[in-house]
Amino acid sequence: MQKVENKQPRPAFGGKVTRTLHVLGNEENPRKGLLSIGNYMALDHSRGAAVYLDALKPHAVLICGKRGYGKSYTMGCLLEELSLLEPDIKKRLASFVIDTMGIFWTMNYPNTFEAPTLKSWNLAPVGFEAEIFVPEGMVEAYRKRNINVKPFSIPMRELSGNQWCRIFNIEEVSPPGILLVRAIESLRERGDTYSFEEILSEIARDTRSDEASKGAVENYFRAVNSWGLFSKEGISLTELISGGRTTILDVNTLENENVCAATVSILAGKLYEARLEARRVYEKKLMGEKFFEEEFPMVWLFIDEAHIFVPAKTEGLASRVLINRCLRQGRQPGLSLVLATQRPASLHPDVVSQSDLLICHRLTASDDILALEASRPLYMQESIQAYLKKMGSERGAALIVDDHSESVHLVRIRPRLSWHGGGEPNALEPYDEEESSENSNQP
Ligand SMILES: Nc1ncnc2c1ncn2[C@@H]1O[C@H](COP(=O)(O)OP(=O)(O)OP(=O)(O)O)[C@@H](O)[C@H]1O
Repeated sequence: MQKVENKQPRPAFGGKVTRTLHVLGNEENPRKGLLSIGNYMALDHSRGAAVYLDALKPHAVLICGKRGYGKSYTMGCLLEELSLLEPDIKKRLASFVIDTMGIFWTMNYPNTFEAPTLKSWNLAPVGFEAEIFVPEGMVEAYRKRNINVKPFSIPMRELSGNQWCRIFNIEEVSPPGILLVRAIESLRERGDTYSFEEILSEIARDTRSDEASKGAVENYFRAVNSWGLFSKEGISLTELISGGRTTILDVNTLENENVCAATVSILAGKLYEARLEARRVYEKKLMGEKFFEEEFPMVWLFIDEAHIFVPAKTEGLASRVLINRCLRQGRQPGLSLVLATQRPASLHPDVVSQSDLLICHRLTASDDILALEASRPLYMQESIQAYLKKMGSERGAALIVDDHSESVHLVRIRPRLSWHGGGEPNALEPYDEEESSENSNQP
């Protein structure tokens, strides 16, 4: 961890002001591109110096913790901090959230709910500009709830016959599977985009399948159409992501986990390709070549409920791209990945071992602690369990393991500036009509 003299005054959030700047994730950070995540937590739980994460370099971050102890809250803090970066750095970065719980749209609103807590940290509520995308078929439902959203869709041709089979949970070698693969591959071979209706006609035209298989596959595709996620053309990556923007793709209405995983796989694959190309352009620019098109930004991809996408025991539809591309090779093209899970034991072990920053909130299940323990780096002097015991049961407290500086830190994550949408509802919470009408611009 970098410890240099702190000449610039940095916020200490009401904690200790020290002469050193504590930056996790980059030994050589030149005091730029810093994410203010909170304060050190002393053993007596008093507030220590401010702690920062580096945002100049790409990172693989794993956030874990049992239900309700701050995973999505911490993700929200990181998103806020990326939005607050210096303009010259911010314009080269983009944040992209795959929101499986539908909780990040509230980022647009200030956190007036926790204003007193924020005040005790010398902070004030702030709403951020985040663009929310939802599957095309759900736009109206969101707009009726006064949530401003944009339509998102994936071109039908992005999915192979094999991927469709996995989404529908049918064997590729079963009669409907054989028909489906044949129809999709023949459409894809023609090289053009195709619509839902064109898939149905291709199935009807098939001369080698029986009527029962045709009926079954047709039914599967009619169900797909009702999700409103796929279309002929789809949305381009540059419509979703550009430098300086925060984009939230709310997929919580998709009940089928395989379709969520297929979406993640397609998007993460495209991000990786786009960043590889951007990296080539960057190298050529360094060599003196001139390029006039806008550079595709370095992306921070956030995914909650990561065990759905990179499960421990099976290979999910998104496993390969997330592990092989984003985690193992993402650093070179400049792709950061932030994964969160309540169940480290259900997560592919490579996620733990390949993450360069582990942010661990309270965990109590022994198999989860053991899963982290199995990849515990040698430089950790005590067991994960011992550190977690010191950390206690405070919400928002976290053990951070930084692989760059090979060090371990107990940190209290700062409160959210924007409204947190993931808190537990409280049956006892009073509903004050007067206050509610005063705050009518809040979610
Ligand atoms: N850093 C923090 N500062 C203050 N309060 C916090 C902090 N982190 C979490 N909390 C409190 O804990 C609650 C639960 O946090 P959060 O919604 O992030 O849980 P979670 O771990 O994502 O849970 P789940 O697994 O159910 O999604 C928040 O609503 C907030 O009240």
